[in-house]
Amino acid sequence: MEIIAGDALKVEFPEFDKVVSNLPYSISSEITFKLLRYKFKLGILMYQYEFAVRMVSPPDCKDYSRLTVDTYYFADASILMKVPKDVFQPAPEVDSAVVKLIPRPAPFEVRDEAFFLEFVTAVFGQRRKKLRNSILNTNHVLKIPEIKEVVNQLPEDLMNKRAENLTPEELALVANMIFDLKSR
Ligand SMILES: C[S@+](CC[C@H](N)C(=O)[O-])C[C@H]1O[C@@H](n2cnc3c(N)ncnc32)[C@H](O)[C@@H]1O
Repeated sequence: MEIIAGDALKVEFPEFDKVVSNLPYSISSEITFKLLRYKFKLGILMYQYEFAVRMVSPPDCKDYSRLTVDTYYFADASILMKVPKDVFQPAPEVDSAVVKLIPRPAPFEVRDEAFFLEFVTAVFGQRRKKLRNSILNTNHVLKIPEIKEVVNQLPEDLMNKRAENLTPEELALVANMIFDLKSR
């Protein structure tokens, strides 16, 4: 067995097909998305409870977020069990949850992965705004030329919804349309 000592955010991981960890919660997000860049079959990972809930939330809920969409893009995630703080001695401040992660290709097409992930970050930064406005307001990040004309060509019904009300599939559809329009 190979033992790797070092900062998990900095070291290169060897090939693995399963990962089991009680993660340091302060770096849950960074470490999860680093892991998801590797090809593995199964992850059993413990997170802070609220973080785990955001990973698996359905649309139209307050917990539906950039984290939900990014997780769903890379993997099937489910909460196996809640781990209340009082099962630990001494009790920590927060509840935990054990999450099962099964990486798989996204169940929808994404024209450009980097653009899709940037788009999701941008529009969830303004999750309470209609998509039309969140796209216009975050164009300093997305840098889409002729943004007003681009937005006018996107589906009206989706532009009038908020990011938090769009499924990952609908977000991918809009990101793909923008990517195609800006690549013309
Ligand atoms: C088991 S504890 C987690 C406990 C609980 N989930 C929490 O976050 O408070 C996590 C372990 O990861 C280690 N750790 C923290 N940051 C790390 C990093 N960047 N790379 C590798 N190990 C790390 C800590 O030293 C600790 O032993």
